[in-house]
Amino acid sequence: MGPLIISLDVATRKDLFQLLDQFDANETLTVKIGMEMFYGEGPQIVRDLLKKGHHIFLDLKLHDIPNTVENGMRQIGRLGVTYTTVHALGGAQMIAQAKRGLINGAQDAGVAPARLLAVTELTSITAQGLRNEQNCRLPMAEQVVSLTQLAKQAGADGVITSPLEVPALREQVGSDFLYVTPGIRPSGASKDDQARTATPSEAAHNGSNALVIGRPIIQAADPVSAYHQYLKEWQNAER
Ligand SMILES: O=C(O)c1cc(=O)[nH]c(=O)n1[C@@H]1O[C@H](COP(=O)(O)O)[C@@H](O)[C@H]1O
Repeated sequence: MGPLIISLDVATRKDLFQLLDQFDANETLTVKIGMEMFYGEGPQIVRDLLKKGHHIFLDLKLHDIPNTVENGMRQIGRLGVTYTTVHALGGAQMIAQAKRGLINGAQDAGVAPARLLAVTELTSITAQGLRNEQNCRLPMAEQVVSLTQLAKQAGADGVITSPLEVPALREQVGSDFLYVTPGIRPSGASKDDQARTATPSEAAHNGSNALVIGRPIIQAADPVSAYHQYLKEWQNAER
């Protein structure tokens, strides 16, 4: 069973440590740093969190021409994070070069290479949006399977997708690939801007390898107890 990744979607270093300092200092966490924090604070925040012993998912969702992505990934690879992201829609060549950049960056710095996760269809995209805005003629699950096959063949280590598609992915793409799932909401909670959601136990049951949870933890009255509640549900779910 993989980690429950806390998405630290806050604006400043001060907000981030105000949140993290509520956790027991001995508790090793896997935390996601996204564009809001990275654009505001830069790579130093990643280095500081690594020094504290946390595992980092640096989620910058690169999507550009292959050469630009490879060079960006070389910089990310030097940081020593555990996971990072590209958009699968950037294509096979872009994904392959992203992977090469990560490996070369890790070699430059003498650290382990990050696992490359390709975002399939964002969990905020509805079936209607896929059809009417992206003009995609495939149903959601087939489109996600197709992008996942592309990502796997191009050398990614896994995908980011909704937990709803994981059963089809395990069946059609295989279980030797990471399925990391955001869009997690406790039953009855607000979906916010998410569309394709599931509870932690549904995600576990569907075969997710790791969960990404942001607002239900960081906006809770007691983020530490919310985290432990979801962690317990994730760990104890029937698989
Ligand atoms: O790549 C991601 O992590 C991601 C992909 C996706 O399809 N959907 C998605 O929600 N995410 C991220 O997962 C986190 C979910 O946050 P909450 O909706 O607050 O739990 C956010 O930081 C998103 O950027």
